[in-house]
Amino acid sequence: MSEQLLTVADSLKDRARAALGSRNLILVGLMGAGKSSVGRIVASQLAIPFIDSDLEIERVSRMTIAELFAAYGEQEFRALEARVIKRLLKSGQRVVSTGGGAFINDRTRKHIKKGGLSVWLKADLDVLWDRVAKRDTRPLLKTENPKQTLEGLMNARYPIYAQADLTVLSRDVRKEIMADEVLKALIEAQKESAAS
Ligand SMILES: Nc1ncnc2c1ncn2[C@@H]1O[C@H](COP(=O)(O)OP(=O)(O)OP(=O)(O)O)[C@@H](O)[C@H]1O
Ligand SMILES: O=C(O)C1=C[C@@H](O)[C@@H](O)[C@H](O)C1
Ligand SMILES: [Mg+2]
Repeated sequence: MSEQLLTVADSLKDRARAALGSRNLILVGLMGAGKSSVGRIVASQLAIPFIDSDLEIERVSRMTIAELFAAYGEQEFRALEARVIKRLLKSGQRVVSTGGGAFINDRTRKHIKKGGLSVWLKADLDVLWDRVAKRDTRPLLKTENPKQTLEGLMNARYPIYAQADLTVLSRDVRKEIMADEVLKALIEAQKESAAS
């Protein structure tokens, strides 16, 4: 990388870091939007610890998400998810990638709104489907027509994800590019709030 390009990359990280300040950054959006994979890169760029709420739930319960759904049902899973996310948002600055349904739950959404800056990774159906079709670990998609189920979830959930502080379009580009777009969105949002 040329020296000039290195400087541009550094300044993007530094400016995004400054725009975020001491707040948590919380990624929300549907399954396959890239919250976990892009969130991890964003955290490393910002030099802030990363945590994935699905993995944290699996760690504390010593069960997989699929096992939790099967043993206790979705409602219990949501209650546990709300508790875990509330705690994560109070344990020092973090980049938190949430599970796809977290922001849809009223209680969890309140914790997220209060606990930091939320970013919706918004993707269209074909992008999501291409990604989730590769693994069958998602209990909500164990239906006869999972693509149709995913579309139903999009229709029901998109108006709620739209309440996130920022929206970034999750496109079919490399994860590193998506991470840069999240950093750019942080900088833009700060510019807009400074101008208003
Ligand atoms: N920009 C991208 N380009 C290519 N593949 C991607 C991109 N973002 C994510 N993926 C791939 O898509 C799959 C789903 O991504 P990821 O697990 O990050 O989604 P998620 O939003 O965390 O989903 P969930 O809500 O189920 O946890 C993974 O296999 C990941 O490697
Ligand atoms: O969209 C959802 O409701 C979910 C998404 C995953 O991240 C997991 O949290 C779980 O499979 C539920
Ligand atoms: Mg994830």
